Amino acid sequence: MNNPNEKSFPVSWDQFHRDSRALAWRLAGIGSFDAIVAIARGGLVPAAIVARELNIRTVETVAVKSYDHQSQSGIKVLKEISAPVLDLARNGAKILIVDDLVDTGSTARVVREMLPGAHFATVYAKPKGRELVDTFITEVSQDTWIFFPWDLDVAYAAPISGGTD
Ligand SMILES: O=P(O)(O)OC[C@H]1O[C@H](OP(=O)(O)OP(=O)(O)O)[C@H](O)[C@@H]1O
Ligand SMILES: O=c1[nH]c(=O)c2nc[nH]c2[nH]1
Ligand SMILES: [Mg+2]
Repeated sequence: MNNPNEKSFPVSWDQFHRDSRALAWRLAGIGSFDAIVAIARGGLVPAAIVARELNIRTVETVAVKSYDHQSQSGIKVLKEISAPVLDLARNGAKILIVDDLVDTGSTARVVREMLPGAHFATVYAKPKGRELVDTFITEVSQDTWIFFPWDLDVAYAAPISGGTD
């Protein structure tokens, strides 16, 4: 957990698309994957971009909730991985798990247990969870809160000097 967060790292749609594409490029260099499991909700957007870039058509979801706003609550699995995709994994298919970020690693730990042989990829990583991720693009410090574009709106920003204009 990292509340209060001292730093903020706002990410635009354009930057998120670029970073997700960079993740796809890195994954393309690692090997091929038969299916993606996106960790909903945050993993849905990068999973769609990676699926498009790597031409992966089988996209499954697992829904995990770990945070209420910026406070970590207990992990809740709201939707399990479907039986056909678990069967694919048992039969040796290469599964790619995608999430937007790893923070404390709680979510990653729970999903990894569901798919022990899968490759785990995130766009961003914080130090506490980094070891649980096989591939990521950008690391930010533990006391940084990442603001994703789907949680942001265009708004007035006060000048750095602290003045009003
Ligand atoms: O490494 P952790 O400490 O577990 O934190 C990372 C998880 O937290 C966020 O999900 P959240 O629970 O907020 O749900 P959401 O994806 O539906 O926004 C984020 O999308 C990751 O899945
Ligand atoms: O939008 C988010 N930004 C974060 O930095 C974070 N960490 C866990 N869950 C998170 N959600
Ligand atoms: Mg999430």
